[in-house]
Amino acid sequence: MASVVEAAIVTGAAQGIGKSIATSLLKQGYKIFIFDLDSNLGQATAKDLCQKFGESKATFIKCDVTDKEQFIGAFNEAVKTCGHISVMVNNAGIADEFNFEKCIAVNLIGVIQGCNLAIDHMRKDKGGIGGTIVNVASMAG
Ligand SMILES: NC(=O)c1ccc[n+]([C@@H]2O[C@H](COP(=O)([O-])OP(=O)(O)OC[C@H]3O[C@@H](n4cnc5c(N)ncnc54)[C@H](O)[C@@H]3O)[C@@H](O)[C@H]2O)c1
Ligand SMILES: CC[C@@H](O)/C=C/C=C\C[C@@H](O)/C=C/C=C/C=C\[C@@H](O)CCCC(=O)O
Repeated sequence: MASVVEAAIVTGAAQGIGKSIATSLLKQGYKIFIFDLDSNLGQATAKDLCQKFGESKATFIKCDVTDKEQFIGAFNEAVKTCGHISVMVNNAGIADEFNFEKCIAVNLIGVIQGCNLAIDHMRKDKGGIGGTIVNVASMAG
């Protein structure tokens, strides 16, 4: 029987904690989708991870988690590529004490949107096969 490659989305994985989470998931055999608004860094990170873990193991998809349509489009693109997302990590976050509206948009609404997309996709009562959602939080929300 062919082995099934599990896939995970990690938001804000172009660098920092998100990149570390993506690396950890790759070590466990997951295929990774990096959702980030930084295209240059996101592409460089995907290239770096593919060199370490294998061609097409890491894919960058440009996505601003505060842009609902872009987030839906990116999520659908990942699903179309791999069929099923087993793990959704809502990691993208900012700390900007001078712009609380943006903090709420990224750290709260972006996370809720990521949860909603993953739940709709994973829920067994709607034809999904389950999965895991991880939300990264901080004192900034
Ligand atoms: N660094 C810390 O000490 C610390 C502590 C506690 C919690 N956290 C949380 O960990 C998470 C990651 O933090 P980090 O330190 O790795 O941050 P970071 O700044 O190193 O990386 C964050 C990434 O998120 C991306 N991003 C920002 N806004 C985005 C958006 N709207 N849509 C998509 N991507 C976006 C950035 O481009 C960047 O690549 C955040 O949720 C943060 O709140 C960090
Ligand atoms: C204040 C840091 C955290 O709340 C949110 C960070 C989001 C993105 C900015 C990142 O690039 C920089 C982080 C710098 C962290 C500095 C100090 C941390 O040790 C404080 C962590 C405590 C916490 O937020 O839970």
